[in-house]
Amino acid sequence: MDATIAFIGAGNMARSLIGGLINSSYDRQRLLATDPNEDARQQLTSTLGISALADNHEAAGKADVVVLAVKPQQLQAVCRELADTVQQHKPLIVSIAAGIRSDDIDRWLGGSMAIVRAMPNTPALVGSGASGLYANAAVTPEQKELAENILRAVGITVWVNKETLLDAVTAVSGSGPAYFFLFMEALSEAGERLGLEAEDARLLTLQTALGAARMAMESEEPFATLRQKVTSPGGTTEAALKVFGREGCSEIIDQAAQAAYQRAGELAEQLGRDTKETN
Ligand SMILES: NC(=O)C1=CN([C@@H]2O[C@H](COP(=O)(O)OP(=O)(O)OC[C@H]3O[C@@H](n4cnc5c(N)ncnc54)[C@H](OP(=O)(O)O)[C@@H]3O)[C@@H](O)[C@H]2O)C=CC1
Ligand SMILES: O=C(O)[C@@H]1CCC=N1
Repeated sequence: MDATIAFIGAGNMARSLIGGLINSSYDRQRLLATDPNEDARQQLTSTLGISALADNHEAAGKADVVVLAVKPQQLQAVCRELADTVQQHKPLIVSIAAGIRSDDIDRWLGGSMAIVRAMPNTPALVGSGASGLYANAAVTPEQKELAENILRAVGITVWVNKETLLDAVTAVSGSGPAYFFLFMEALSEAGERLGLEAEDARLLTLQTALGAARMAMESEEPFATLRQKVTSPGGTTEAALKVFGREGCSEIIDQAAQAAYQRAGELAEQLGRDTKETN
């Protein structure tokens, strides 16, 4: 039987996970979500057909797995609010918040909690998610399997054995969909400027992104070899790639990933401290 999962916070990422779980035939009756906003709750019930509650305690109290899916800035307050409830029945805690360390979450929840930190991404909605996972010392092998099964229902999973590596996962795959959307946006607009109809430019861009990803996935060749196979000497791709090279495209991507990685560390540093208000 599926575990009962309570999502605390039903924003973009939680809805992607919930939608992906439902698409993978997860029992909807075992999915709960909370959100302070009444419209958001109504939408969850009408579009996803799951129970949406205003009360975090009520949802967490019924759950085998509590997924903390609020923004990092809201996490401390939410954990402190839930501490009494989770200390009573000790559900598995899964935090998807960027940056915030498991030790801080554990302290805010009152201590000795089994915590898996997961870094999913929004393509979970269509079953093509990519998640990094890290378990603290209190997580049992059964709980590890449970967390993995939940995230694997919506895509691929990778365990990391050092917590800071989740910041690298965040920089690559957590934030990564936005980088690819940006690239698709720019390529599609470039196609329009070259005279294509908007809809044609969008379709050609989308299918090219999908085709490149599928081809790379099904191939054993490195990305660089696949790239070289498109690039005829003296041809059109070479002309385009020269511009990428001249403008430092690889360096820009490296700097962007570094910035995401550093930001995760800053969030951990800034928001991991206990605040007076919530003490
Ligand atoms: N978006 C993404 O691609 C990814 C996000 N994440 C992580 O997921 C988490 C959520 O991100 P995202 O979904 O983008 O953010 P959202 O702002 O879309 O979602 C957060 C939700 O939590 C609600 N909320 C606020 N306070 C509470 C509370 N006290 N109790 C219950 N719910 C509350 C918010 O409501 P309201 O808007 O009314 O305040 C909102 O609906 C973050 O920690 C982020 O780091 C991880 C991987 C990828
Ligand atoms: O932008 C963010 O902070 C979150 C974490 C990864 C993707 N979205």
